[in-house]
Amino acid sequence: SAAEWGYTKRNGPFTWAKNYPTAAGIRQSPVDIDTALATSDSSLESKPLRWKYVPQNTRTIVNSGHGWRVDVDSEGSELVGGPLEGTYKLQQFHCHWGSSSDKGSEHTVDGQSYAAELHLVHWNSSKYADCGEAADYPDGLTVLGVLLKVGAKNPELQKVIDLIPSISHRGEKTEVKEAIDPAKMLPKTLSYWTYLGSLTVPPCNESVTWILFKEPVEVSEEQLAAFRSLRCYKRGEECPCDEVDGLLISNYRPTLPLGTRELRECGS
Ligand SMILES: COc1ccc(C[C@H]2SC(=S)NC2=O)c(OC)c1
Ligand SMILES: [Zn+2]
Repeated sequence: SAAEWGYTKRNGPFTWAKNYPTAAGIRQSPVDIDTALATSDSSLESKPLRWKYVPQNTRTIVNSGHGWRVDVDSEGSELVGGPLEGTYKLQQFHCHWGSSSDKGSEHTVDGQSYAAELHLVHWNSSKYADCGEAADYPDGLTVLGVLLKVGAKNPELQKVIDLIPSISHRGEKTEVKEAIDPAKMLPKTLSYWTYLGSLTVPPCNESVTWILFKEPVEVSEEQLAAFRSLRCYKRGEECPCDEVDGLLISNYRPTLPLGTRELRECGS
């Protein structure tokens, strides 16, 4: 498409609603988590969140032009419990970051941004045939969100970083040879906030049950710098975006109003 969506002034989040009307909906993500508004819910406490991943099923890593994404063979994975009805399977995981580590997460907590945010995207395999179909239904998807803050090098994410040089340009992909265990990228304590929202990139489908862990996980400045070395254009083509030589230095959507949606929490 002519002016594909992106994160620059010309094609960024404030222009998306032109081509993707759902982006202007009332159930959009990300949001600011106003911790004072969160209500604790005994039904969440009574059904602990449980997941099972198969590290060997992490297949390929691709430069989508909007960031890196690790695609997973859903078979053998499952996510149940908490706010969820039925079983969800892992489809892919990816990250959002900013041009400097004072910003970059998509959700904010009491107005505070983190350096980045990891998304593990799951689809409702109890009701739908695949992720694409599930994305069209209000209970179709669940995303586990993990806030990333600057600190120690993250060994599991380092396996992704090591592959970034081979997917430097848009459309490039490579096999993930060394199994990456998504479970190892989750925080130790499993307290979370949950609310009904959307995909944070176009077409911004309002089909996501969000589960955002409260405890941030550490990542190093060098690892964040590696994310920003990805390019948003194809090798051999010139850069369409007006980013400094087409580097993907920032790919987070600013927060949208929670509106009348309920924000629930589980755990302290
Ligand atoms: C059709 O199903 C999907 C599922 C996930 C994504 C990834 C998005 S959604 C999110 S949260 N963060 C992202 O980057 C899709 O992107 C078009 C589409
Ligand atoms: Zn995302």
